[in-house]
Amino acid sequence: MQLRRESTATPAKRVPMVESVVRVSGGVVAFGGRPILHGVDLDVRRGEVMALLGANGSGKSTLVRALVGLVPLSAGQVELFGTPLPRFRDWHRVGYVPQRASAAAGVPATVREVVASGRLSRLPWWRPASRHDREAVERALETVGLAHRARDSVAKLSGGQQQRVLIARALAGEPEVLLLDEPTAGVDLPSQQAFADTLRTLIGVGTTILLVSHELGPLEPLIERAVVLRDGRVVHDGPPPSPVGHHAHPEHTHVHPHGARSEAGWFL
Ligand SMILES: Nc1ncnc2c1ncn2[C@@H]1O[C@H](COP(=O)(O)OP(=O)(O)OP(=O)(O)O)[C@@H](O)[C@H]1O
Repeated sequence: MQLRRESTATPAKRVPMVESVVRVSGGVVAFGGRPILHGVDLDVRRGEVMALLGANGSGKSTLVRALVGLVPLSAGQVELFGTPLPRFRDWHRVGYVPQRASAAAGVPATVREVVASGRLSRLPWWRPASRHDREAVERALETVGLAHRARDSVAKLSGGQQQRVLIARALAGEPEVLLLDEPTAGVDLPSQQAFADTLRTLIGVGTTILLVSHELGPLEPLIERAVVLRDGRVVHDGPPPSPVGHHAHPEHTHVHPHGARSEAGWFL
């Protein structure tokens, strides 16, 4: 009988694979020949909670829009879940909430109807909504604290609540990554707090978050990584820089005519 010999060699050390969820390499965007992003490199990995910060006009929204294919790159490339953007089809894995959008937009829809529309990316036309689809919609409504308003017309809701409807719409698709463009801009402090609770829930279930913001306010404790853009270039990538003086105040307005200055003073 032949005995099987156990290997005494030390097994190779396991290096955890950190999956890239959103990656842009050498990303250049120009509008009408005017460069807005100058060779941006960014890699957001699974489970990361990242804030994209910077002054007005530094290119934050442009970058996020480029990441979801709404703005074409004139050089460089974007990959989502390791697939180059032109070949990416799994849009149900990506939730995007644009900046300053209204959930009402003149459409006489209820809160639940708007949120349910976020499920469409998961529903091929031949399949009717299943129980799981309906549960995902209800869960999304609960996550943003609007289950009790589900039957109301979205037009009746405040700006902050409409923003939450749009977040719920993105959540209804059960995305693995959520890109949020200034979700708390112009939103009062209690709503910012409510949004922070929503974010905490999403982080708890492992959702990767990329959040555009100019001031973190109540979101700050949740952010592990901050990338700061200035004039279309990454000038900081690491722990969130500390806010300075009154700029840290959540009610402080965003417009700074004196422009960006030192790295520490990215709010300026
Ligand atoms: N579609 C467009 N056509 C032409 N210029 C544009 C377009 N979109 C953005 N820009 C310009 O690109 C620059 C960057 O704008 P962007 O909205 O990305 O900045 P931002 O950092 O998100 O600013 P804010 O904090 O004010 O939203 C600005 O100068 C803006 O005017």
